[in-house]
Parts: sequence; C-alpha cells; structure tokens
Amino acid sequence: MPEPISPRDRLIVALDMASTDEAERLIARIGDAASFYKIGYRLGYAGGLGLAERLVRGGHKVFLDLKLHDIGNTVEEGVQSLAGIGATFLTVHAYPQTMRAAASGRDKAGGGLKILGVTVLTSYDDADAREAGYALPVADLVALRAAAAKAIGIDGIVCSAAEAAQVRAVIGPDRLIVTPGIRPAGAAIGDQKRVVTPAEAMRAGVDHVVVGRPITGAADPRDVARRIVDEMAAAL
Ligand SMILES: O=C(O)c1cc(=O)[nH]c(=O)n1[C@@H]1O[C@H](COP(=O)(O)O)[C@@H](O)[C@H]1O
Repeated sequence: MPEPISPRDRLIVALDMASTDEAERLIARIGDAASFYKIGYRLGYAGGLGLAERLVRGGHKVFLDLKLHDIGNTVEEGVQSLAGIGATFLTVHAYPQTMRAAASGRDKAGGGLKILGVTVLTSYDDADAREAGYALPVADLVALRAAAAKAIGIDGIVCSAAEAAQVRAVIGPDRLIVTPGIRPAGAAIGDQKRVVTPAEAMRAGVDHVVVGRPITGAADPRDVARRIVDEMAAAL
C-alpha cells in the first residue's frame, strides 16, 4: 500500500501566473498553508522551470504540468531533460505511445520523477469529446486511458474526481489519482466542466487535488488554502 499523505500535502496549488515574481509573491503569502506547487504552460514558458528548481531546493514539492505529447523519441528525451529539475510529478497526455515513451525516459533518467497521464481534460464533457472525434463518453474514455496507463507502468492518473472511484477500480491502490476541476462550494467554476468539491474528492479516493483560481484569485489565498486542507482533513 502507498504511504499515507497528509492533508496539506494533498493540496497542489496551480501557479498559473504570468511571471515568477508574481508566483513567488503568492507562495510567500500562502506560507506554510501549502507545500506543493504546479507549474504549467503560462509560468513554464516564462521562467517557471528555473523557479521549479528553486522551489525544490527550498523544500517544496513541484508538479511540472507540461502535458507532453509528441513522437516517442521526442517525449522520451524531453522527459530525460526534465528529470534533472527534481520535480515530483510530470504530466503527459495519456496516449499509449506517449506514455510508453515517457516511462522509458523516466526509467533511463532514474531519480524520483513520477509520470502522470492526463486522461480527458476536466474542461471536456461528452459533447466536447464527440466534437474531438471520440465516440466514447468521457467516463469510458477515462477508464480506457487509465487501464492503458496502468499496463504501461505510469505512476498516476489525472482525471476529474467525478471519475475517481471508477479509475481506482481500474488502476488499484498503488498508483496515484490527481484531480483538477476542484471547486470549494460556491466558488466560480470558470471553464471547468467536471467539477467536484475537495471533500467529495477525498471521499472518492483521490490522492491529490489541484486548485488554481479559487486560491490564486482570492483576496486571502492563505485562508482559502487552509480551508481546503481542513475540508479534506475532515473528509478523510
Ligand atoms: O493537468 C492538469 O493539471 C489539468 C488537467 C485537467 O484535466 N484539467 C485542469 O484544469 N488541469 C490544470 O489544473 C489547473 C486548474 O486550475 P483552476 O481551474 O484555476 O483551479 C490548471 O492549471 C489546468 O491547467
């Protein structure tokens, strides 16, 4: 069975900000209310990889959300380069060829980087999947990709907490489920479609929740982070 994860370490704050200065100001305001930060496209392409290294050196955990998807050789070599940063998680799209290449890059690099397969984005519903050419409903596509991720040896799955129980049944207890599309009760949903509260996510067996705008856009980000951690602790 995996190690127990403390409620605070279950929260991953998405640093979807324009600059590393802005991100560092937010991290300082959040203080010890969070320990785990996600760097995605916006910050990653604006100096975020250097910030990732600084955060790791400072004792934080880092999730590199770069959602790699390319020919196998490019993915494998990209993962090998990124493994040197010291991050905990790296995302790739959950296509079998891409996941095989990422697993190979991870294994060649050694170290502790875990690969997460992004199944179906939480901004998609069944109509969006149909529009993209998929005949399967989102929940079935998530389950199919989770099964492929497990077979290939990927470390964890990104999906909506709405599918977490189904994904857990597919991947078993040893792999991680990481869920964005998290909204505390009453928070603005924005462009997300498959949203779940922090408490419901814990009850569905999620390991880590990813929260961006409800924290980054709050007047008091530290207070919102604390409330989310408390809500998860009470639900575990
Ligand atoms: O891989 C991700 O982190 C991700 C996958 C997914 O399906 N949906 C999703 O929202 N995300 C990311 O999770 C974060 C959610 O941010 P908020 O909607 O602001 O809480 C963003 O940084 C997204 O890029």
